[in-house]
Amino acid sequence: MGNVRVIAFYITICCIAFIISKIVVSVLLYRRWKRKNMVYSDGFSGGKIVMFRSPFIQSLTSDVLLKKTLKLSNKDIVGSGGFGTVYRLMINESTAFAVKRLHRGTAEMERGFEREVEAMGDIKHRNIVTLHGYCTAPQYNLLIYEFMPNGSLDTFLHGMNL
Ligand SMILES: Nc1ncnc2c1ncn2[C@@H]1O[C@H](COP(=O)(O)OP(=O)(O)OP(=O)(O)O)[C@@H](O)[C@H]1O
Repeated sequence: MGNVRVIAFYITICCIAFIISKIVVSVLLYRRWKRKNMVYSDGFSGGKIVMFRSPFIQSLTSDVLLKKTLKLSNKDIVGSGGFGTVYRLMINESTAFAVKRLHRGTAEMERGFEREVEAMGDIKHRNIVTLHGYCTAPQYNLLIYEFMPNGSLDTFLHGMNL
């Protein structure tokens, strides 16, 4: 009988230790995620903007970014590709982003979109345009890139298609 009590005691301790370790890991992962991303809720369109933290992004306020993103119009268009339209988002005289507005897909595609952009946010390479963040709203998805002021490589190599 004594043995059974001891075993029950050890099993209980193990279970409690397991649960506590799970909670600690979850809290640490959540804190790491929060440190990496700045999430702005966009009450107006019912969506959210996630900006990956960097010294450059740090200086932006959520208000400025949200207001300017919502104000994008046809006059800001710089090009379009197979997946959507690209706009120039001017923050101030010296700062601009390229915002790609994507066509909406199914719920599974939306989840895939978020997973993929989180992964792309970790890629830093001088030959790959930096993804600074993304926005998901009921009517659209946006990808927020570093703005390349010298136009597309295709136009540079082959000229304008007239
Ligand atoms: N980061 C950027 N900075 C400045 N302009 C951009 C940027 N990204 C895209 N553009 C402009 O928008 C156009 C369309 O770009 P997009 O990435 O949507 O399509 P693509 O790469 O040309 O083709 P596809 O998406 O069909 O493969 C480009 O040709 C370019 O003129």
